[in-house]
This record gives sequence, C-alpha cells and structure tokens, in this order.
Amino acid sequence: MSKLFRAVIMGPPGSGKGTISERIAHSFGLKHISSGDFVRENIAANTEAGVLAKAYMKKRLLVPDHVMTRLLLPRLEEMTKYSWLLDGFPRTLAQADALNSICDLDVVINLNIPLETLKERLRHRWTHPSSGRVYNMYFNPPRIQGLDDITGEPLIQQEDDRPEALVARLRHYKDIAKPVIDLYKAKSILYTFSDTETDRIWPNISTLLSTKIPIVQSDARCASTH
Ligand SMILES: Nc1ncnc2c1ncn2[C@H]1C[C@H](O)[C@@H](COP(=O)(O)OP(=O)(O)OP(=O)(O)O)O1
Ligand SMILES: Nc1nc2c(ncn2[C@@H]2O[C@H](COP(=O)(O)OP(=O)(O)O)[C@@H](O)[C@H]2O)c(=O)[nH]1
Repeated sequence: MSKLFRAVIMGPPGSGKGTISERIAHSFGLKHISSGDFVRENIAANTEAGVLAKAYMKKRLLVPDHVMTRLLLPRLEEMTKYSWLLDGFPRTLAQADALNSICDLDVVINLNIPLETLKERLRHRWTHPSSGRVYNMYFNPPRIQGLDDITGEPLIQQEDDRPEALVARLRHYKDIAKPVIDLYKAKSILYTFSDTETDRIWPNISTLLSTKIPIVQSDARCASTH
C-alpha cells in the first residue's frame, strides 16, 4: 500500500495553479483543495469564518492568517485518508507554519512564469465570480462567449486582473511568498518550473509526480473538488 501524498502548488496570480491542479487531480487521483474555492463555499454557506472572510474577499484582499487557518486546517484534518494537493494555501509564512504543525509535505510545486506572460494571460482571463471558475479567451474559452459553461451565468473580468494592477499584486505576492519558498527550499521539497506555456510545464510535473506517487492508493482516488 502506498503512503498518502501531500502536495502544495504555489505561484503568482495567473501562473496556472488552478489549471495545473485540475490536471494533477485528474491524472493522479489527488483531492484538489483550492483555498479560494473553499473561502467562496464558506461565504455561500454563511459559516462564521465565511462571514469574517467576506469583507476581505470583496475588496480582493488576503483573508487574515488566523481566519484562513481556522477554515483550512479542520478541513485538512478531515482528509487524513486521502492524498491531496493544496492550491492557494499556504500564502504566508504563518500559514506555512500552521500547516507544518499538522502534516509533512512531500512536494511543493513552484510555478515561475515571466511577468509578460502573466499580464497577457490575465488580460484575457474571464471569471465566473460565484464559483471562481476561470477561462482564457484563447487557451480555454467558454463554450458560449461571455457565459459560464456550467451555470450559463455571465463571466466578468476582475479589476485586479488588469495589467496595471498586476505589477503591484505581483510585488505583494513576491514579498509574502519569499519566506515560504525559502522554507520549502530548506526542507528540499521545492520543485520550481519555469516556462511560458502550461502545456510545456505539465509533462515535467507529470514526470516528477510519477516518481513520487508510484501507486495511487485505490481508496485515496477521488475526483477533484473543482
Ligand atoms: N491562503 C490564503 N490566505 C489569505 N487569503 C486567501 C488565501 N486563499 C484565498 N484567499 C482569499 C484571497 C482572495 O480574496 C480570495 C480568492 O482567492 P483565489 O481564488 O485564490 O483568487 P486570487 O485571485 O487571489 O488568486 P489567483 O489570481 O492566484 O488565482 O480568497
Ligand atoms: N494562453 C495561455 N493561457 C493559460 C495557460 N495556462 C493557463 N492559462 C490561462 O491563464 C489564466 C490563469 O490560469 P489559472 O490556472 O487561473 O492561474 P492561477 O491564478 O495561478 O490559479 C487562466 O485564464 C487560464 O485559463 C497557457 O499555457 N497559455
């Protein structure tokens, strides 16, 4: 029986975390836990932490660490039987320390994508606001232009996906992510992938995971939560 597998995917906005997570979940049978989706589910369900998170989410700000860890850690503790991939958490060193206190990670995938590529992708990113589903007008367009494939509801372009907003967002990401990346580097579990195309990065990630997850445990196999 293979050991359960614990992975994190990190990268700046638009680096392809969501896109690659879906491929990993599909190919390797890991549970995909997207912190953004989980926050949205809690807001929709009006939970205590969801109510706290809502104001930050509306302003497109990071939710404070104590709220985020209160949301995410119990969810992870429920999943002791599954192999999982965390997308969007940890974002800060405090979150990484909290995660470290409940589990040992096997792999951290770090996406390193050039700024010009991020700008171009996000310029064409359309989002379904209530689910967080994203499309790109060229890479993965919706079936009907401007409408979400699942609900048929209108898609929007997020204000902070505009190229002018991206530089500040990226600086902020780099500042808070650097100590997290340094921590995982020191633990020798950080694997960095640099390219402009997800389709060129994906085979390398797939090869890495094939060596790390030789057998996917049958009872750990489950669909992505996306
Ligand atoms: N680990 C976290 N720490 C703090 N806030 C978080 C965390 N994960 C998600 N959030 C909050 C920030 C956002 O307001 C909201 C949505 O997150 P997410 O879906 O990851 O979108 P995003 O637009 O911030 O990321 P990206 O552009 O990288 O896809 O939830
Ligand atoms: N053109 C192009 N767009 C991509 C590629 N990979 C992902 N995207 C799109 O770029 C945007 C950002 O990807 P996403 O997975 O949301 O990144 P995240 O913000 O890191 O989760 C989305 O609109 C994706 O559809 C790629 O290789 N080329």
